[in-house]
Amino acid sequence: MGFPRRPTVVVYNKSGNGNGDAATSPQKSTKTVEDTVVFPADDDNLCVVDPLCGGTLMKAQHLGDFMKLPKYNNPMLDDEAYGAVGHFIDPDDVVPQTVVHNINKPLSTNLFLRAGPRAQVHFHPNEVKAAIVTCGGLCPGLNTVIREVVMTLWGRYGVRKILGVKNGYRGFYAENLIELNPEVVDGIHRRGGTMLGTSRGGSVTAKIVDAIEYRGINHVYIIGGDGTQKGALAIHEEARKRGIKLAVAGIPKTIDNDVDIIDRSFGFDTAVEEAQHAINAAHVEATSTPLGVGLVKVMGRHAGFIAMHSTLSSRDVDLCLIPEVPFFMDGPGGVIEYIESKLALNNHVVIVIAEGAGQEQVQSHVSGTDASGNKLLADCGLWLATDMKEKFKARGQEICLKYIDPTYMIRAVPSNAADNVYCTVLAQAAVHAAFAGYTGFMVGPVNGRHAIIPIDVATQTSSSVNPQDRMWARLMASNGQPSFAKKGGVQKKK
Ligand SMILES: Nc1ncnc2c1ncn2[C@@H]1O[C@H](COP(=O)(O)OP(=O)(O)O)[C@@H](O)[C@H]1O
Ligand SMILES: O=P(O)(O)OC[C@H]1O[C@](O)(COP(=O)(O)O)[C@@H](O)[C@@H]1O
Ligand SMILES: [Mg+2]
Repeated sequence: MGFPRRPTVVVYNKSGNGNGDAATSPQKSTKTVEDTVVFPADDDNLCVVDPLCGGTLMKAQHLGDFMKLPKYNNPMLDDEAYGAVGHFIDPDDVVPQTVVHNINKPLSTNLFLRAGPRAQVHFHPNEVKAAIVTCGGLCPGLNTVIREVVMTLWGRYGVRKILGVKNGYRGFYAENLIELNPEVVDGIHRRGGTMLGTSRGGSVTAKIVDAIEYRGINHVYIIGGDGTQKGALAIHEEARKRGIKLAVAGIPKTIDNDVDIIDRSFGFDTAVEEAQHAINAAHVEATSTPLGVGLVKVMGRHAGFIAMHSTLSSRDVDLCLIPEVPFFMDGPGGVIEYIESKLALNNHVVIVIAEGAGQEQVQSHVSGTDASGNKLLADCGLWLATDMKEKFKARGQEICLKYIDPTYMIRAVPSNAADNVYCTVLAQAAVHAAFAGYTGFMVGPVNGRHAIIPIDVATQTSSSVNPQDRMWARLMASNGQPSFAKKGGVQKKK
């Protein structure tokens, strides 16, 4: 069953009647989603609820929500790739957040606007001055996204003023911007890292928006993770307060894959593939010596996705330790006992640990945060290596442990084929949505279809491995590792 076209929508202000009961005072409108123009009483974000198809539409803000906008035909109407075949998106098409439903229960899910080019846009190409910035840690695919944003702005929409912000948020006000065009970005996708540079910290919203205003920038493409997207939201809110016509487009980036709502983040696939080299080496080392232990530490501050997927794809990993699943070392049912049993059986064992795992057990002098406010973590891999060696020695067993830390190697490489395709779709979707007048949004795949997601919705929570989810069960089924549930391991399902 398809969604009906052009539903009547009900627009309401989240603050509702002041009692938090938003749905009791809706302002009815018969306009389509993109035509809807509402001037809210306060600065609270808008949502659109109760479309005919059911569910709750989490509508990204539109510049038309708070200013009068001109309308233009999309320059791509004459484009061979789009116009000729009519690939424009019905502005009322939506993507549901959950696709698995029970036939005995009412259908209830969040809906996001479908990403893609609109026939009508609210920026004239000559008027657009775009800026692109990359923030936070590196991730495979950053250069591909930069290239595709430039190519789409330049080639499909005819924009000629495109600027690159150097070294993250602080580059808006502390560095000269660089001009970007197809020649400058030619071939950059073959290199790892970001041609613009990146940094942590420095997201002083007022200074950034001052610089944006001063330079006459009206599109910003902000490529970064959860922290970056919070910064993008702050920029959007400040621009809105100042009444600036500024489209703030977020493109989610994080090697840890911890951005909520989207299926996965770009570069993750490449990172998992890259981690295989380290795991293979650990396996070769471990199987080439008596009582061989191969230990690999991968990134994953609060989310163990890289460790989980690397383990699942490798099949040589006996034990995967992630931040979301507590474990204990000693006594019956503990890690040491499990490793001992594996060594007795196979004479070798391979372990993958995510950098945020077991932090509460690590004795360390590391404290404080990085420049972005992220908690600094102790090296759990080194701790585990030392702890295991000591404990086996005390039992009269000399294990031969090789510790491999490929941390930066898995994120400093160029993106693989699948990630390159993904980056292309993301970048194009961001440009289409900005031209269509959306702002304060992030683009990304939701159940395989690209959507426009309000940043405030996307940054409410971070994504992490759910040990009750079937993926973790699949891992345990695949390598047979225990749950370490005895001493307060995996929490009981509520
Ligand atoms: N809550 C926040 N509000 C505004 N800016 C933030 C916030 N958290 C992080 N930032 C900024 O976003 C940028 C990247 O954040 P960081 O956490 O390092 O990486 P990531 O975006 O990949 O999570 C930094 O410049 C940082 O100052
Ligand atoms: O040493 P750096 O550059 O701060 O990066 C290390 C951190 O970056 C991460 O890859 C996450 O980076 P982001 O928050 O930028 O996505 C973590 O896994 C890791 O702790
Ligand atoms: Mg982050």
